[in-house]
Amino acid sequence: MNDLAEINQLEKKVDDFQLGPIDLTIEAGTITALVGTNGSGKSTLLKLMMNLAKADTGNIQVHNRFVNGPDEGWKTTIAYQPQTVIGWNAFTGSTLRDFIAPLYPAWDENQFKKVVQALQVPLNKRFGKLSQGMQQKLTLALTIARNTSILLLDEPTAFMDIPSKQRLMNILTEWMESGDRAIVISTHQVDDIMKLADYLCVLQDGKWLGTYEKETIQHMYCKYWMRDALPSETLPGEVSREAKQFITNKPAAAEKYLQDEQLQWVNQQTLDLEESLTLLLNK
Ligand SMILES: Nc1ncnc2c1ncn2[C@@H]1O[C@H](COP(=O)(O)OP(=O)(O)OP(=O)(O)O)[C@@H](O)[C@H]1O
Repeated sequence: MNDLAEINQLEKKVDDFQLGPIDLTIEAGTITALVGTNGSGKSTLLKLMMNLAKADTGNIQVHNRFVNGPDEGWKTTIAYQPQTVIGWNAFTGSTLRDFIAPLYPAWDENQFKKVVQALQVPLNKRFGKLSQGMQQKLTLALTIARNTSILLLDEPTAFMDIPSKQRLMNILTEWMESGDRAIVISTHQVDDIMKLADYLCVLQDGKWLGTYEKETIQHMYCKYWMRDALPSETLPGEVSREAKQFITNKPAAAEKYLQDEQLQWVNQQTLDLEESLTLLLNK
């Protein structure tokens, strides 16, 4: 069994916000990016996975245990980095390490030191005195070193400088090398997705649009520049048009249509990931 976590028909209402229903399987050896507009429910989904919020319907299993069930053994198999941590400001990195390490039986001190060194985190400063980016780096070091099989990261690179982002990518790629771990990462950074993600779980205003292989989204839309004027009727798979250009999600069918109608195009290009995600989320 390669499934580390399983989400079934999960729904959660917060005031007038409705998340789901969502189905998601987290397989060993995969990185899943949660992507979506602001307020689309990415952080809420991660909190639900950690049982920090209660689902209204559906369920979540981590290592075959329901996260809201009596057996809490799953908690040592999953590490979560929230967007913000509360209550750490008065403590230095060293003290936080001394609090957290004993809670995780598999704590990897070498890994902790490696992340601290790679991201140049000062352990002797109080958390509250660190910059936002530095706080993020320390939190990451304290999360990754828990040596769990699942990592949940909520926008880990949001405040990080460019070289540190690159170092973090390398750390996470190395962390995945054993093949029996998985990462779920919420991010707005296309670079993170390009470098890390195998799957994209796409959310829009709480609605789950689907979970796609990255390559599928990279090949989802194709743009055509026409020599001739576009016909007035909608082209196969047409998602937008402007003057003599159009974008389709059914390029083969659109090309056949154009050929049948003897309409010529002068150029054609697959949209890049950022453009495709923009279209998908604007639908
Ligand atoms: N504690 C809370 N109380 C009330 N509403 C909340 C709470 N937490 C989240 N929400 C609402 O739930 C919705 C989803 O928020 P969430 O933080 O999960 O989105 P997100 O996709 O992570 O957003 P962002 O990309 O901006 O971080 C929003 O409408 C938000 O206002």
